[in-house]
Amino acid sequence: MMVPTEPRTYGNYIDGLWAASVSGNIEASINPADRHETVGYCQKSGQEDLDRAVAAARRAALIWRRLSAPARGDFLFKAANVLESRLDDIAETMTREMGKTLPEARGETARGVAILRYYAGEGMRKHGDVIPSTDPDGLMFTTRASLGVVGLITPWNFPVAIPIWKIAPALVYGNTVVFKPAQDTAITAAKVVECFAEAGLPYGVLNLVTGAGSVIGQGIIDHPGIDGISFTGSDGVGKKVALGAVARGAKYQLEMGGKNPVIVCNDADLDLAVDAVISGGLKSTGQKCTCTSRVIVMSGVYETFKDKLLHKVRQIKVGPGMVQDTWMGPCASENQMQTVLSYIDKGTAEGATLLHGGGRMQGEGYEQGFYVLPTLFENVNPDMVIAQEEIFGPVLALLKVDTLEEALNVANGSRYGLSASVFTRDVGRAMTFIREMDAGLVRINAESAGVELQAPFGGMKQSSSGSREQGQAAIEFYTSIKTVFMKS
Ligand SMILES: NC(=O)C1=CN([C@@H]2O[C@H](COP(=O)(O)OP(=O)(O)OC[C@H]3O[C@@H](n4cnc5c(N)ncnc54)[C@H](OP(=O)(O)O)[C@@H]3O)[C@@H](O)[C@H]2O)C=CC1
Ligand SMILES: O=C(O)CCC(=O)C(=O)O
Repeated sequence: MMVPTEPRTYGNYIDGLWAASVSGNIEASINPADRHETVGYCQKSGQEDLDRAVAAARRAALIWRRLSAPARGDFLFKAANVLESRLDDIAETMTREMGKTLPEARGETARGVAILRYYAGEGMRKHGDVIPSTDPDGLMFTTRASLGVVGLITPWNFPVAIPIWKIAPALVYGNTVVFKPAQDTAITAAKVVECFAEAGLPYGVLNLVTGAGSVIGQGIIDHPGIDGISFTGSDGVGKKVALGAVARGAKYQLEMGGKNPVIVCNDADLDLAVDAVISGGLKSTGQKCTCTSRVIVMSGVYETFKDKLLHKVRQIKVGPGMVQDTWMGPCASENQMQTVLSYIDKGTAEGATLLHGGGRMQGEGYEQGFYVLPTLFENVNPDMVIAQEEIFGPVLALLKVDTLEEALNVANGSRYGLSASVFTRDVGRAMTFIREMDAGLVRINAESAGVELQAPFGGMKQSSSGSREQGQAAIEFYTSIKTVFMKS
């Protein structure tokens, strides 16, 4: 049952105040499960709003960075407690605004709480080393300096976890923040920011500006008052962030796409592999950068694996994320649905064989939402568009190979290198996979999707810009090392 709520208008959060944009323009955020439901209204801000946010963040940076790291961490602990107390409301908002099922949205919100607590604790951990000096009277050590003001540009697929895994380390390491969420999930983002406001974060330390990516996102890229930019989203926009940041000497961090392979060896536990492919490929409607999209299966088990997979795919229940027995929700937006459908058309046009799905869900209620059937292709050639480009939808491509070497060649034949899995009972094969697979996350007998918040996260090749997010690795982006030498 949908929970009816009165659509509310959310302001920007600038210098500790919720306010309308200067233009007064607002935009509706709609429910992808039912395009006629408005979840709320958010600001369609302009450059002047961004300038105000940057100015507030710059003023606040002078005070914030002088607080002790444990004191900054205390604010994150408080924000975690507020988020936890609002978990149900925020998760429901996420489901209604972005489409993922309520259990997934609850899980993601709980992960947000855990990330906040992890980085709150980070305020108490060491941030430097003592290094022996050649001068017997000298003391040499490293400390960390914050960047100043960071701009965070986030996507719609993890509207709580991704903003928090950027905001929390940015703050605890002494930066202030200008946060621009995807407009498609701006209401969820505003509710997350409310938790920080309620936690008593000093004015200007965290600022939210909603609006079009081409205006506010681009404005962050170009803004001389922003010292670093962390971005998650598409390839194309990521490259704009990199070019713009380099042009004005700002630090940047990119987390972009994936075309994540799962290799199923002849000795694999096939039931385990099938469950992992279903969960890793189709949960969140395939809208995770770590989602499985290429399933590379050895010929000895190909037919058995395919039959088992098809059997499970046929059982998937698609529907509104708020309905209890729904396993897979709609695509997050009409645009995203059209992108997915166009890739399905390309797959068919290029000669892949459609085994299941291949279009929109039909039937009463479904036409109001952006539902695509879970889709399975076989006879996929590694060069086909559906085997090369990130689809970001519930589409799996089966590729048949004869050897592990061939499987690794196919798996590595992509410009992406985010996440990859192998299913085998053989330690030697697992070791070969760990060594030869070009991906930032490699998994043995586990699904390709999902990351643990305390571990470094990021990809190789064109998936990321090289630095890592999450865990203690986050300190590398959000700070600079200062090497200190002192003598009396
Ligand atoms: N790695 C990942 O996790 C993600 C990958 N993607 C991939 O990207 C594809 C397209 O998704 P889409 O939402 O369009 O991704 P985008 O890259 O357009 O969106 C990501 C963020 O960037 C903002 N943005 C858009 N244009 C600019 C710009 N010119 N300058 C700065 N920021 C900008 C967006 O704002 P706004 O949307 O408000 O305009 C959003 O906040 C997906 O199909 C998928 O393949 C998408 C999301 C996440
Ligand atoms: O798999 C996850 O949990 C994180 C994925 C992610 O970062 C993304 O899709 O952008």
